[in-house]
Amino acid sequence: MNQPATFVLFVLSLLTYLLSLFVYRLWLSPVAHVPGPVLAKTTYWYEFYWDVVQTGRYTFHIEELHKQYGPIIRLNPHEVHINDPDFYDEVYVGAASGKKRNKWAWLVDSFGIPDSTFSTVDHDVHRIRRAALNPFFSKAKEFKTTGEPMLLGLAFTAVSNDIASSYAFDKKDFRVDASDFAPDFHRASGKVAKQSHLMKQFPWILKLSQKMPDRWITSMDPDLGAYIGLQRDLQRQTKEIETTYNSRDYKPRESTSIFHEILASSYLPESERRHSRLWQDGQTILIAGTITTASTFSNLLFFLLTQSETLRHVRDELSSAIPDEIAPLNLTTLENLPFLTACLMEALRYSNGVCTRLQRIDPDKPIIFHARKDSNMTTMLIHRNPLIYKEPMTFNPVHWLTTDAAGKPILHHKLDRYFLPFTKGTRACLGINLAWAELYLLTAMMFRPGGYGSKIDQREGDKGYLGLFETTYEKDIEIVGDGTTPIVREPKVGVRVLVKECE
Ligand code: HEM
Repeated sequence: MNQPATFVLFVLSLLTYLLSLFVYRLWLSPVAHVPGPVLAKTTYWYEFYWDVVQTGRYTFHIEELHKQYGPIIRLNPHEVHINDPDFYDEVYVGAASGKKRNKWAWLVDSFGIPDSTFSTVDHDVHRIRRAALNPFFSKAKEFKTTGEPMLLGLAFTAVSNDIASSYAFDKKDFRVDASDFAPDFHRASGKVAKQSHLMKQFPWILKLSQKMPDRWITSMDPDLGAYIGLQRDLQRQTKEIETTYNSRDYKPRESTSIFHEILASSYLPESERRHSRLWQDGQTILIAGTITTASTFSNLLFFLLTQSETLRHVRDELSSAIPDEIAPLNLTTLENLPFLTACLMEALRYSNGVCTRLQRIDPDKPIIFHARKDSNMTTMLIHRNPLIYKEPMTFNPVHWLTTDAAGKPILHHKLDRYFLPFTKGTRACLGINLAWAELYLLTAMMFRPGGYGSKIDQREGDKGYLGLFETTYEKDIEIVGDGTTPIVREPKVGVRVLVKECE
């Protein structure tokens, strides 16, 4: 056959394929009956436009699509999204239900850690990997008044990162000790957020970059370079642990980190203890455990410093429960403070640490996605639902409170089933207890007697007071995009405060 004829045949075959795909996706696919825009039903470019070109705006657009098409809609050729808060428990089932839930490789492959517990697609493999990590997460700086703004957004990232990395890697060079809070992790994770949707659409970019030298990637794309740099650093740290563990001088229990324990564990099969998998779990723990907690705390601090009545209430409660300025903080005491707990719940609801749609697939069905069976939901849309939360865009701890017969605030628990920052089921957050503990302890350390107040709330014995510095709701708090974690307009340094002497 001559060349022009071959070309015509190729074009005709391609057109026939595309037309068949269009017809299949629009009319014949198992989810064909689920309403949605034709472009979303037939191509992934619709999602690409809203997620990548519009930098994570699909989540917000999905809200609009639900208004137009109803509670169950098609997001792309395969994915169904449900906007029915009462259906949440059906999708995000726990182990006791006996039902299985796989994740979708389309999303989880976008982080370049396919063998981590977080990115594990298969339900059964996930159970094995998760069981090895579970035991480590079961319940079980002084600020100087220098006149310089304190980069609290970076400080929170530093604290949560230090906690996660000492837990995971027994790391002892702490970011909080650095004068600038060693901001590279904060920046790299901000970049991960911005790029996650692009990597979802084109996972080969990440796979190819992982094989390239650092300076090549950084010169082509500094953001991607920062992410790959982070991955290489984690690979190095994991390798160090493995080398120490395998050395002749290693004394068990000398270093205790999740990975030392995992290497010693007879529970995980040898294949699951390989280096190429372990560092990927290290990344999950570090990223999942850092930016989520830090952004929750930034939100909390912003609202406490802009709502003087709320801060006064928190400080009153803390000073009644722990009047002694130097008494060690007791987590159980803090957990029993209703107003403080309501503030933390509100910060978790408002900050939406993971704000993207989280797919769950029932592997026992032949169809990948099938409306009302294997689907996904977006917690942020539930957390902002005005039918559940009165004035959802207002930070208001009263969402969670009522009063007892004596007029004291108590938690009412009526909205607990719609409180989903850590999602639910077998794939729910592994670090829930750690995150809660960090939030309670950090808040109490900051605002307890002998701590810090605000300009309006200065008390005897305070070390000083905090005032926001060049920090605004629009710039530092408002979620303007979904990059799996929230995207804010100015993520570079986050919330800043001035620490001042009491007046
Ligand atoms: C406010 C803080 C936090 C929030 C809002 C949060 C939220 C979440 C959510 C929603 C998921 C599920 C993601 C999915 O379905 O794909 C998740 C998973 C996970 N989180 Fe958290 N998280 C927080 C803190 C932490 C901390 C402190 C750690 C540990 C240091 C941690 C470790 C993990 C891990 C390892 C997973 C994957 C679990 C699995 O796939 O089995 N998280 N987190």
